[in-house]
Amino acid sequence: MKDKPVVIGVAGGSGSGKTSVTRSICNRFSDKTILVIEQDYYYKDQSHLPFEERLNTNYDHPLAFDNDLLIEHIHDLLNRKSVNKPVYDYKIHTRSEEVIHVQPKDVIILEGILVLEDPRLVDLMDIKVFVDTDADLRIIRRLQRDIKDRGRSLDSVIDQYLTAVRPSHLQFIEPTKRYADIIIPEGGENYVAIDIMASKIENILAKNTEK
Ligand SMILES: Nc1ncnc2c1ncn2[C@@H]1O[C@H](COP(=O)(O)OP(=O)(O)O)[C@@H](O)[C@H]1O
Ligand SMILES: Nc1ccn([C@@H]2O[C@H](COP(=O)(O)O)[C@@H](O)[C@H]2O)c(=O)n1
Repeated sequence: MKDKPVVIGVAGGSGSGKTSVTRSICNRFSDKTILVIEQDYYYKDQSHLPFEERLNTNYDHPLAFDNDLLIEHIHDLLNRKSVNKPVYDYKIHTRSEEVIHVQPKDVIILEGILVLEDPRLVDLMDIKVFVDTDADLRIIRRLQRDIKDRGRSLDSVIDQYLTAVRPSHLQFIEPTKRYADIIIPEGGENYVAIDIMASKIENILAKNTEK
């Protein structure tokens, strides 16, 4: 019987570099070792709402996420069962029709702005990481990314930042830093922190193999 997979939570503000850190860690291992679960893919389905109404949702509020489904999937993966991971489409603000069938792996990285906000998720994590990047850098990165990749206008990104992203960051995301075991400044290009994370994962996997 194999050990339970190791669960690593990677939280941090939007544009802090969570995805980049996660990708850099994954690149140090074979494709078979790490499964990434993006909390964003578990935004509540809004297909029943007209597009205009979906624009009013605060996507930085804990209630925007279907954490019940996310927790169910993490439990399944911990029990070495495969799951159908939803796929999220930022351009239409809801889940897409497709799902991705994913197999459990020895390491699960759960990445998202609010993964350290729900104690039920925190309880499932072996290592908790917070990627900490200054707000000015995060908004610049977000502007570039949302206009290029998520089909947004300059005005809409600024308006959403001021009305939802910034206040929710201060209220819900920033306070979760206190739960982190490791705080990574600047994100994606902090290779010292990424090396440390990779070594820690290697140690855990080696210990599990020795048993
Ligand atoms: N250290 C960095 N320096 C410059 N750009 C970065 C850095 N880390 C991430 N980025 C860029 O910023 C954007 C947001 O990074 P990403 O890793 O997707 O953040 P998050 O997942 O936290 O929203 C991406 O376009 C990424 O390429
Ligand atoms: N329909 C949506 C859903 C989410 N967002 C924003 O995505 C951010 C989280 O993703 P990161 O990769 O930046 O961590 C979050 O701040 C939401 O505002 C959105 O704009 N539209």
